[in-house]
Amino acid sequence: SPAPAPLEKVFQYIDLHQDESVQMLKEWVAIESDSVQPVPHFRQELFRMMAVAADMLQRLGAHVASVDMGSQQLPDGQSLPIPPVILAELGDDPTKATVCFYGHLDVQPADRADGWLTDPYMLTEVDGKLYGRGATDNKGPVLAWINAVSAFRALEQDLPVNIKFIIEGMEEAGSVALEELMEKEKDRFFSGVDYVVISDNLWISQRKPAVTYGTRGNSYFTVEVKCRDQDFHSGTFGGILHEPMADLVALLGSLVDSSGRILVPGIYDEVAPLTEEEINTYKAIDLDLEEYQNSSQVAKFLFDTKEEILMHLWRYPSLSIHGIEGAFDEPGAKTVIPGRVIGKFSIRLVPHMNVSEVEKQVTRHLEDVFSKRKSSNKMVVSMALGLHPWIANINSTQYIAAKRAIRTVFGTDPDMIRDGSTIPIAKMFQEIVHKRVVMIPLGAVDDGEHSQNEKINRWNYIEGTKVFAAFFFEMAQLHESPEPSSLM
Ligand SMILES: Cn1cncc1C[C@H](NC(=O)CCN)C(=O)O
Ligand SMILES: [Zn+2]
Ligand SMILES: [Zn+2]
Repeated sequence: SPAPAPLEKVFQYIDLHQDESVQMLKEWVAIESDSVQPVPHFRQELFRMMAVAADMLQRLGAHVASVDMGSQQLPDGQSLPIPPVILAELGDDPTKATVCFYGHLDVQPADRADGWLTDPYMLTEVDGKLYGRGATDNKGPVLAWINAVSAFRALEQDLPVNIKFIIEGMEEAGSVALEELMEKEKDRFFSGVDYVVISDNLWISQRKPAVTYGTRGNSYFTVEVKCRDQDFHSGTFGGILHEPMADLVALLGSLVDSSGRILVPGIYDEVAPLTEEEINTYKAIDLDLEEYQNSSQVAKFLFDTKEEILMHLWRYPSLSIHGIEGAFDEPGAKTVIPGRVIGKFSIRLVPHMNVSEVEKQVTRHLEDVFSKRKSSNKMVVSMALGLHPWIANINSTQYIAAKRAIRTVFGTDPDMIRDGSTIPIAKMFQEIVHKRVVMIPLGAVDDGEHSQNEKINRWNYIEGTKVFAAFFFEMAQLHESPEPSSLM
């Protein structure tokens, strides 16, 4: 069915003003709001980013609070200020549903020398693709939401729902200090919220939209092996030491086998059993495995079927080894024995794995492997991040609204997908604030988030803005007369 007349007007407005939306994205991308590299320059840029966004929301007529988040202690003893979190609200009509949008305005590091074809902080359009760091993760989607709201305001049309915003600047660093804020605000800012929308992941296709109902968690470990604080010469000490690197490589080598199976005892015990019905949901997903493999430039994945690939990304845990601090990693043949090394790895968690149980299992396993080596070095295992997995009930109201909005804009039903990466706030909304979350991604599978040449398609950005506008309408309608099945 076609969109109702007021919505048609909003769509027209969004189309007519799309160049302004692209220009705004350009201004936001130009701010180097990198939260990952803990240096003063990027922190200043982050503060500027949050101020620019707060200002824009204020001009939209929202009540805006910038909440001080204190400072971040770094492992080297330094401390850096954390950018404020924006809490904003627009409209407080008690007869309307209240929808809260979460987004983040910090970005991953980006350096032209890493293989960017354009300046990462200068939004550049090539063939309808808008290249720039943060274009899809997450500045584009945040602006799409704001632009959807401002289209209503510009047309002097009543907003169908009350809107709240929570916008942070530390997501890429693991949402530092966010959990405390959620605890503090759960009966204050969040008390009137009915639904939460997050748009911080991607479709699984280049052209077919998606709605996301689950994300994996992550438990991130460091394992330090130390002999002493200084390095050794392998000519004068080689042969008489328990070398830290040899211990560490053995420890890291004990974690996962060549088929991807995690070797930590008990790790699979709590993984939700697979049901027949669930397998059918993977069959329904549009994924061209060959194309996916080619576009990823991977010779062969660990699994051969679409269903297995999706299950291993979405509903099974995985273990990845990320790096070794203190290792010699330069070109050349330096004959060093590192005196102290720190291995880093993480386990993506799925329902119903438990973060603290995983912490115990991993620690026990590493202690066991280490003790068998009878090394005189010191080993310290610690879990740096413990982020919970999240899964939603796809029959609840906000999913019905999202599907209808997508059908209105794209004329097709979305893929119902999960995501292998982690959006830490989703579980916080569910467990701490007791709110129902829906993830409505806007970007295409090839947007390259976190990678060189990140982009969002102009089409995704503009049609995505319309999806949000349509979502306001659908949410308002369902709030008045909910579907029986959606009253969870
Ligand atoms: C920082 N961090 C450490 N462990 C997990 C994370 C979050 C990060 N989140 C994303 O990438 C969102 C993608 N839309 C990730 O999953 O790696
Ligand atoms: Zn993101
Ligand atoms: Zn990201």
